[in-house]
Amino acid sequence: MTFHSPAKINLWLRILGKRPDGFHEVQTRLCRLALGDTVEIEMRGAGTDVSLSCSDPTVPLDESNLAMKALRAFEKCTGKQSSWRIHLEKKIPAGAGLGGGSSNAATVLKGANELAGRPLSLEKLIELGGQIGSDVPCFILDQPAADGAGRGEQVTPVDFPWQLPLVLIKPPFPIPTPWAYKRWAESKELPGVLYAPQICPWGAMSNDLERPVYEKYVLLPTLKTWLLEQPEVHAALMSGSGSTMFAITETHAQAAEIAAKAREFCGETAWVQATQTGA
Ligand SMILES: C[C@@](CO)(OP(=O)(O)O)[C@H](O)COP(=O)(O)OP(=O)(O)OC[C@H]1O[C@@H](n2ccc(N)nc2=O)[C@H](O)[C@@H]1O
Ligand SMILES: Nc1ncnc2c1ncn2[C@@H]1O[C@H](COP(=O)(O)OP(=O)(O)O)[C@@H](O)[C@H]1O
Repeated sequence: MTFHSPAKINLWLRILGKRPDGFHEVQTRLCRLALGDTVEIEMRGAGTDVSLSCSDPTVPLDESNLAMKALRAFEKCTGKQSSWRIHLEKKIPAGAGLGGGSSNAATVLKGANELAGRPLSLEKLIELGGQIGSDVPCFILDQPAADGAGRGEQVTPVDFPWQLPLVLIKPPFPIPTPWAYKRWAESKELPGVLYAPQICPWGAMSNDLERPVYEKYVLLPTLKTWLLEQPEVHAALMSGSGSTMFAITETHAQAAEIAAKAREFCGETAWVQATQTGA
């Protein structure tokens, strides 16, 4: 069976403080995007071997792959042994703040559950997802948007009627999520850069991880300032721990226009993709 594994952006990510377990308490709104990976899952029956392949050579194929972690968690929880074939056709760049790995993990949990006759409830899948990563549970819900609390694993579906055209711009460097969170407490705002919430019909957009990330990766605040100077851009923000920046426009034609201008501004090494929320 073949499943769509959507990317996500964070319309807002507020960090409330550090928790005793080393994670940070957050309030975040995660929105699915039309852009996503395709995950093929085949339950082969007898045997226990797992064949995992991926179109992106930079993604690990060992037990550290989040799709593999999801399959192991599923088998451990259900006691169902089988041999499996999983292929990840990647469109979401890895380490981009777009939740690609987390989305794949959620898709494998749901897909394996489907193929095995649905032994696990939605609540159980969400619980398993939370053990794999803070961003996994939001992808278990088949909803266009959800609010995350706690580490981000406590998810509540929200009504999100907007299909917002947007452009994703990912410069050619990944940003390690643990590093970004670790730097948050002592980081400072750069002068002349907008960090304050951007008030939109769909909420007040802000991302507290911009403060640590922008201090080190100065192309990103430069890109945000440039995006906000473009008349077609309604709002612009970094997604998650980055490095992807996204800009929301009124129309898909404007999104295509900004994508072309961004390729010009950032040079050919940047990954640029027009898409929309709601999937
Ligand atoms: C930043 C966000 C925003 O949605 O996404 P991405 O940018 O990764 O897409 C998430 O919080 C990332 O979620 P996820 O990538 O699943 O993180 P996890 O594997 O749970 O945690 C990776 C590491 O990030 C730090 N971490 C993560 C979540 C959190 N609330 N506080 C943290 O301090 C911890 O150091 C943790 O060990
Ligand atoms: N199935 C997967 N797809 C993408 N990345 C994966 C996967 N499994 C493990 N990874 C690793 O997880 C890291 C973060 O992946 P991803 O979730 O795409 O980024 P982010 O957490 O920034 O949104 C990457 O460094 C990548 O090597």
